[in-house]
Amino acid sequence: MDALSSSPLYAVIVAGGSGSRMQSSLPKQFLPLQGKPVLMHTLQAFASLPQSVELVLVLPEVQMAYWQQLCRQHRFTLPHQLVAGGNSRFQSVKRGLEKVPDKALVAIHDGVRPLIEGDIILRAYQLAAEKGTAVVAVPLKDSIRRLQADGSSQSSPREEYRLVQTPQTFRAEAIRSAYAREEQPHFTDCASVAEAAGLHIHLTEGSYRNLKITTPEDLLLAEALLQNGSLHYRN
Ligand SMILES: Nc1ccn([C@@H]2O[C@H](COP(=O)(O)OP(=O)(O)OP(=O)(O)O)[C@@H](O)[C@H]2O)c(=O)n1
Ligand SMILES: C[C@](O)(CO)[C@H](O)COP(=O)(O)O
Repeated sequence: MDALSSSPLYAVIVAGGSGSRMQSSLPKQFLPLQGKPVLMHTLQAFASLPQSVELVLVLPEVQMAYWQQLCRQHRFTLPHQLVAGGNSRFQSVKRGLEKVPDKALVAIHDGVRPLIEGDIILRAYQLAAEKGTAVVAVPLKDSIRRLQADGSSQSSPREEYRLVQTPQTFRAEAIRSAYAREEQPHFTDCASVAEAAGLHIHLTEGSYRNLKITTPEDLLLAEALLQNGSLHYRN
């Protein structure tokens, strides 16, 4: 991991959303998973690496005080900088990146992917140090079909596609300038923003455990996976 020692490592954990698809009274990043908020698992994954990572946590502005109360309640003392998010993931990432120095490698990660594994994070930093970009992705398990304008559908070769996860890791200067070029938050991930700025996106192997808690069944699955820490499949 020599390439990593020359750049400070940062992680921007985006958790500024409202979790509408979860349909819970509390945004999903604060919901309990094995007795502690989802977000604490996510931050802990980055803090547990052998390398030191500076953590930037993007939260909804209205929930800053609530988060600080949760930290006291759970005696959660990992150092992290807090940033108020925007009204889209794009805006939240952009705000988080303002706290990252130019020379850093920055991993941008969804706060609601609490099962990310340390070796995947490290591989992504390593690849980004070498190539400038590293996006975690997995092969598709189901067949896929492309929707047609006439309402029918056509099969597509699934081996040509990957499901994109986070972290998505970049040289900070490059990803910040990619975000600065864009006004319209129509991008669903950072790789698309980087690509629009001309960067080539390099993929690195993710894991099926690294699920994004989006709808209620995802939380049940995360609970089950945490109970069985050894259950995972890698290609
Ligand atoms: N304005 C926003 C919207 C999303 N996110 C974060 O981006 C990640 C992925 O977004 P998603 O799963 O879509 O979260 P929500 O926007 O909260 O969920 P939903 O789309 O169901 O409302 C989450 O960690 C979420 O908190 C963010 O930081 N700021
Ligand atoms: C960034 C992401 O998690 C990669 O899969 C995804 O694009 C986020 O999408 P969402 O609709 O904001 O959850």
